[in-house]
Amino acid sequence: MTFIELTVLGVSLIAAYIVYKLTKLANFFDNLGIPYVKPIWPFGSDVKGLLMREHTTSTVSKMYYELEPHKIGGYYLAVRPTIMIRDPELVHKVYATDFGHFVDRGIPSNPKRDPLEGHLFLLNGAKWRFMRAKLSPIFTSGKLKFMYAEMKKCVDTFIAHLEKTVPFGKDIDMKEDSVGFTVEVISSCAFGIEINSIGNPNSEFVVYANKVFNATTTTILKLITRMISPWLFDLLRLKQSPQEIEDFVMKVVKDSFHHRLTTGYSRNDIIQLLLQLKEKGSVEVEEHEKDEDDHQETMYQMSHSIEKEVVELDDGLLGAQVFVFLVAGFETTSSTIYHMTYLLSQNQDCQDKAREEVNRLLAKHGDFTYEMLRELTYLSHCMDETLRLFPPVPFMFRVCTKEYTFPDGTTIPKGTAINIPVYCLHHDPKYFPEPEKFKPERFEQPITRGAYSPFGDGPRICIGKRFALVEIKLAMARLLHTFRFLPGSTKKDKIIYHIRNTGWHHWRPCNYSHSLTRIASKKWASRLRRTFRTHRGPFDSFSDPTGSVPLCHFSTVRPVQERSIRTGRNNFGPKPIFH
Ligand code: HEM
Repeated sequence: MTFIELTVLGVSLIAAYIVYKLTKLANFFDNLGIPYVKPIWPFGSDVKGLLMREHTTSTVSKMYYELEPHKIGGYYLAVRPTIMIRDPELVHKVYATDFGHFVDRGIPSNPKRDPLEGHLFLLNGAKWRFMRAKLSPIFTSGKLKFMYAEMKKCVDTFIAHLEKTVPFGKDIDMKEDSVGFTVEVISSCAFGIEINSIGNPNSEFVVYANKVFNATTTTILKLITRMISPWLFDLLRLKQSPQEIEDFVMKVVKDSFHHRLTTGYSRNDIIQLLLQLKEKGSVEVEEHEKDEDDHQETMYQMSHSIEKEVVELDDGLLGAQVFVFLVAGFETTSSTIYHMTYLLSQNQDCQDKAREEVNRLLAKHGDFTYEMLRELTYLSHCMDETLRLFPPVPFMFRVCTKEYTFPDGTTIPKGTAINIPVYCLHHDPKYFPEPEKFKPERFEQPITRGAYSPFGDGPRICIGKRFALVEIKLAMARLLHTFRFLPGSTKKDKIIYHIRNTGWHHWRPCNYSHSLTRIASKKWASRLRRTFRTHRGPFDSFSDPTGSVPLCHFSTVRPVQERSIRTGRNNFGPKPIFH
């Protein structure tokens, strides 16, 4: 055979292989008998979302309604067939009952090349089990009580900052201030260091933390390459995390370890627990610290049953865990505080009721104690309702790790991607009548299992759930006690969701021109503005298929000092409120 003939044969074989693969992919759902949303090759069914022409949550929500009334339906995420689970009962199976078939999230990661990707959220299989079992004791309610003292100090500073910087009646950006607060909490509880991020958006930690979520053109291009072709991404030896973020996180972790080891300094924080893990191979849990709820008990058992160390607990791996606590911990909690103040400003009767509860229990306990927080039932419902309307993680991914047969007999092969459309289920009138209304009372009744999961569920449920709930509740109780939230005074003050925010939250409200100037020079801002249009969150008419529910109106939140409460700090009885 001549060289030319060999080349032609080689090219033909590769072309035939590609055609075979594409045909197989194109017929994926037809072969399984699953209804699906038609794709545009190779961009998939959610082409607008992939190309950042629309908020991803909007695209997923549209597909959710397109697939009505099927319990499961398909779509293509770029070229990857993905199954959307639309039925709460099936969602619960995927999360919990049949977890053994859906252990991983299926998000590509390569900790060898990118050490920051070796964290819990991205780890798979045995490595995830090992790490989760080792880390679970970090957030027992016993350990949380110790961290509570640190949280309280941060809330004191937060309130003092607002009192000082918010002139009476002036609109403020609650998102920015909440970020400063939650970054301070997590760095204080994780690293044991005060970083003075409250009221200081230029603090080093805040700047780096924000960089993780504010995607640049390069990071978006890398993400798209990785989604369409993970092998090409690896072949090109690309890295998702910017080097400067990796250097920053690793330096902070190494310095913290070094400081503790050389000075013998000890503190009840996450770094100390990770050091314990590194030195002794496990985190000590006192009998009284164990919790009955969630899946913690299973995790304790798992942590004892795991004898073989499947991963080496080196600084890189531990640094990655600190990184995920920082990243997963600050954005989710700050956006919940922000959205909650927004919703309470729109629903003054709920705000009054929540404040009345806070003041009543404060009078009973004399201080904002850990025990007091547990009794704040109505405030908890307000928090649940906020997380229903604005889940920081609007959809969850899983991958089928073992062939699985649904109750209707449909069998999906190993490797199939799964999407749990949390946001859509939270807004589906079948499970939450009048879904766009803020009604905390709905949580007084049992909720359909599987229809509500802002923290996920099953063994992979958010590990920081308890930490987050305590932090948000404490902050909100203190804020309600001191301030009244009112809608922003100008119509221009709308929450704008930035299409370019990547990561798993997709929910970051930010001032568009602000973030544009951060990612590009002013000269380029208007050009970019034309290219990447702003989007006002996924609140289109699709979230209410009947079209009868009024759409949300956005405005920023204006906390106004309640002078009467301010003048009598130790007099906790209900007080008249002056606007
Ligand atoms: C309002 C606050 C928060 C929300 C709504 C939230 C939500 C979530 C969700 C939905 C998941 C995925 C669960 C699943 O796939 O089933 C998750 C995972 C995770 N979260 Fe959170 N989270 C919050 C706060 C936190 C905090 C404060 C931390 C750490 C201090 C944290 C650390 C993590 C980690 C490490 C994972 C991965 C767990 C694993 O795969 O084993 N989160 N979170």
